[in-house]
Amino acid sequence: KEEYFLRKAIPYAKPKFIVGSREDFLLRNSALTETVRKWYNEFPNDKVSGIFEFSTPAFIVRDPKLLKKLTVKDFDSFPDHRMFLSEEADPLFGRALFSLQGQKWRDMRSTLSPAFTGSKMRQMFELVSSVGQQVATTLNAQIKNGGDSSFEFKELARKFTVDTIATCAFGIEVNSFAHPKNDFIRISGKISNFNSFLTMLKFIGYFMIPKLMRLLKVRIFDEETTDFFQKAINETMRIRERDGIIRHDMINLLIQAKQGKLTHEKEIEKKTIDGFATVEESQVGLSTVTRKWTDEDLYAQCFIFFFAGFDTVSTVMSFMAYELMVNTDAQKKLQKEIDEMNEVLEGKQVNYEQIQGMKYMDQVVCETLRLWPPAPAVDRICVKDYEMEYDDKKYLVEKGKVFYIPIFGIHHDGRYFENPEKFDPERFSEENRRNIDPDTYIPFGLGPRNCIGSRFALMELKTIIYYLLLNFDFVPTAKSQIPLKIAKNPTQLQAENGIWVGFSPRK
Ligand code: HEM
Repeated sequence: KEEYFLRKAIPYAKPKFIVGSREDFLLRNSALTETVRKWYNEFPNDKVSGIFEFSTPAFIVRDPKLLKKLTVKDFDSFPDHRMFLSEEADPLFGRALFSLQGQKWRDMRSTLSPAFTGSKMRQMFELVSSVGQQVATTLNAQIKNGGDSSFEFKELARKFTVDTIATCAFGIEVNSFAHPKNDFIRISGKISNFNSFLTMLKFIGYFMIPKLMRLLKVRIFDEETTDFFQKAINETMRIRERDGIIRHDMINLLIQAKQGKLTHEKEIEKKTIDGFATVEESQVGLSTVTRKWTDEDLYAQCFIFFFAGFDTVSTVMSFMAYELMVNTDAQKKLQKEIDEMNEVLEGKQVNYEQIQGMKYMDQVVCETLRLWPPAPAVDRICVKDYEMEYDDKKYLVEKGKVFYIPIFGIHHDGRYFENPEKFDPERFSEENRRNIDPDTYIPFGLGPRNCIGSRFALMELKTIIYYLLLNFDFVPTAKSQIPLKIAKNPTQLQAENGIWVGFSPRK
């Protein structure tokens, strides 16, 4: 099998017996971030290198300019993610935007993209901000009544990201703090646990024998999960349509999409308003669609908003809390900005523009996403034979081959970010951000297949942190692991002992 890269004269990581370059999957001996770092650093002078996923060769593209060419200019050759699960094998995951391929993906992306513009975020802001206020009020009361003031932040963040996505994507107000055993929390625990042995085996199966796995319809998520989403959405849509209820949330947007009424407004979204890390929608997402969607197609999108939305955001939020807890200067500076905003408000609630206008907040969020991108690598699959060309090299990438975008490796490359392991929000100050090459800062991916939810994610991150830091100082506790160690989890970015943060009420 090594012949594959030898013939193309591409350097590659020597494959190990059976597992190739993915022993982390079987032995769980490396964090995903460290695996990506290793792939990225192994051949520092080459733009492209090779790995083996079990016996299948895959490319690691290290060069930001080449990545841009492949994902933007030559998008037609690499439009899709590798499809693990087909629609038949897993109706929720298989039909969701992330998994869709070809024309169906294009149509779904254009259908959904009007739901994620800055103006839609503005409408949805109140839903997010009321979760933020509710969290701060509940925690304040709990701590004042002598309750625990030390929290595992990821677990805490899961509660409010689930609450946010439940209200925004499903139209259901959950309040996981008052009702910690609710169905959304239970299901979120189930679907975020990719690290169980059985799930890992299923993944390995989809790597090694994808056709057989699809034929056997091996599901990653069980039927209870599928039924749960269908029921939740069905019920909400039924009540909405019956009673003519209009609420500014994603269900409402999906009902409009189903009726073909959701279209792009003639508004030009300004990236700067919604945060430096925001990714722009391409022409693919901006085109008009006439395809009619089934209810099942729409359930799957709500599911992916839930799935893509709560774990990524709660991971970033917990790493951000850690960084602020140990970098007290940054925490104080951010609190100063928050306090100043609070004073200007004179008791009124903060709004979307005001949150987005907070400069240091944006710097802190950007730097957390650089240092701790919750998606350390993403893939693209080649859909038609492609001639790869760079420097003086030319070779064929055959249809079906996969390449990786090593986001974590690029973000930690000292050529692009000086002293890359340091948490330093000043990199993103108005003056310094001009020196950042945008092709090297890609927490939300790149090209037409980038993250559709970047605005939503940034709004949520900032709003919740606003309310938390307005009310509390983040302080280390006996359980806090400092410095932080990353768990040897081959699928997700996760802290080894969790992220324990003490909440000290502010005067
Ligand atoms: C900080 C939080 C988040 C990060 C860092 C993140 C990152 C990413 C990345 C890297 C991708 C793949 C992009 C590529 O392949 O180029 C992606 C795709 C996606 N994300 Fe996010 N994401 C976040 C939050 C969200 C939220 C809140 C939602 C929805 C509400 C969301 C929905 C999606 C969807 C649907 C896709 C698939 C898009 C497609 O295939 O067309 N994400 N995200």
